[in-house]
Amino acid sequence: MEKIIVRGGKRLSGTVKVEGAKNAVLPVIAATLLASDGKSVIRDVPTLSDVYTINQVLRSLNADVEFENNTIVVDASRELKIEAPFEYVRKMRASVLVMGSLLARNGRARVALPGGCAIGSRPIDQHLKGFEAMGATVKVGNGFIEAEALEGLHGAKIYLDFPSVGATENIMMAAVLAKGTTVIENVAKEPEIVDLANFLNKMGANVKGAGTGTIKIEGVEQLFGIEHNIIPDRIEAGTFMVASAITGGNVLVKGAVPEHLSSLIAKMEEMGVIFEEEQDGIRVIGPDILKAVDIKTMPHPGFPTDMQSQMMALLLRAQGTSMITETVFENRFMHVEEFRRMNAQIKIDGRSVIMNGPSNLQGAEVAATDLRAAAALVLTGLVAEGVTRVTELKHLDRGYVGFHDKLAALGADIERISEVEEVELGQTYISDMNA
Ligand SMILES: CC(=O)N[C@H]1[C@@H](OP(=O)(O)OP(=O)(O)OC[C@H]2O[C@@H](n3ccc(=O)[nH]c3=O)[C@H](O)[C@@H]2O)O[C@H](CO)[C@@H](O)[C@@H]1O
Ligand SMILES: C=C(OP(=O)(O)O)C(=O)O
Repeated sequence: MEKIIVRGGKRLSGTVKVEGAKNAVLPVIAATLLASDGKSVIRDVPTLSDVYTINQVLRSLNADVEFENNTIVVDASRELKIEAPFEYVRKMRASVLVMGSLLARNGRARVALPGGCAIGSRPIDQHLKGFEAMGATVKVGNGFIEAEALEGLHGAKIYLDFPSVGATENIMMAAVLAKGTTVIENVAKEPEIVDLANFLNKMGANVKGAGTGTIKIEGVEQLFGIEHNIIPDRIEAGTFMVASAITGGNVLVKGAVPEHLSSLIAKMEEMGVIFEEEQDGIRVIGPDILKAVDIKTMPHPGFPTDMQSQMMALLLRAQGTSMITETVFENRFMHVEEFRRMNAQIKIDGRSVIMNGPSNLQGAEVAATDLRAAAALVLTGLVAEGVTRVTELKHLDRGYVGFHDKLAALGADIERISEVEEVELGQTYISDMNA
């Protein structure tokens, strides 16, 4: 088991470069299954464990996938299998996104039912409702979801009960090869939806309205492999913005797109953080004193739930009473207990968390409960007194490339070690003390 060890107290400075977005690349990789002719070339792909997992899903479906130098090449021109096995789907919920493409290509799909996870139960009823409206028969049993449309899918009018990111993407991918027109209302408006629509349109699809509340898709006969660059990761960018702000630092977050980050920047400005737009990114300057604010997570363009735990870390340092209300996931406060181990003054009241700050944060051994919680605990360690050890790094590796290396390059006192190395370090320390 590996751990990140961070000693608090350093102000960060310098430049950090943002990777391609995890939440954009995963649906785009799923969409490459739609190309029955030619190869898809995807650039700026981050080397994340989720990317390796979805590549395995594609290989298990009979696609050829190569991944080198942040570039993925997919050849899905052979006949595809229909079943995405549990061994991969259990590792990441986003693998359910192959369902729409498989249904569109094969008229059949069998995907293992993704389980619940640390941030909530995460049902996929809206995805399935969309497939059914397009003429598929959907059955759930024996741990699998099976969808069948042997006559092919047809266009439909679909209203989502909630602007689900995954349902919007899955239904878009099913609709691009369906007969006729599909109109999806109350869709998600995230930048990753726009990136997927751009990718599909380059492949030959006809998708209009991505980024607004309604998406209209005219089905086409066939789609082709094309080249595409993935958009920068706004959540990784936001995480480094918080890293700079929490340490009173001065960091240029290279590649960050201001329009993708408006709600976060607005809240951080309210707290007293200074932002300067530069040609190739956003400079973030942390003030000596942070002000308390209230935050409510919402679908885009509202405040992103994927920045909730990192902002909680920042608000623990703010003067006064702050409140965060989580409206997107019903159980995304698992990290609160870990923050308490670090002496955070924080309490949960239903779907809200209330903080009386600033907390006098102290280093402790803490366990990541999900991927953003992992980052948030490391951020807290940057300003805690003494040493913080963060475990369960498998969560971190789903969403951040070289997180500790990037922070170290900005001046943080941080390292990532295996448990064996920690025992050795302890022994060296004891023998040094005895010398
Ligand atoms: C790979 C990826 O892009 N992941 C992101 C995506 O997840 P994901 O696509 O899973 O998130 P959704 O937008 O679908 O989920 C939002 C809410 O809707 C509920 N829901 C969703 C679908 C459904 O059929 N029924 C239903 O009830 C979920 O349980 C959750 O409470 O968007 C989330 C919300 O911005 C982000 O936190 C994740 O990082
Ligand atoms: C919750 C997240 O991702 P996923 O939907 O892949 O679990 C996230 O990126 O914070």
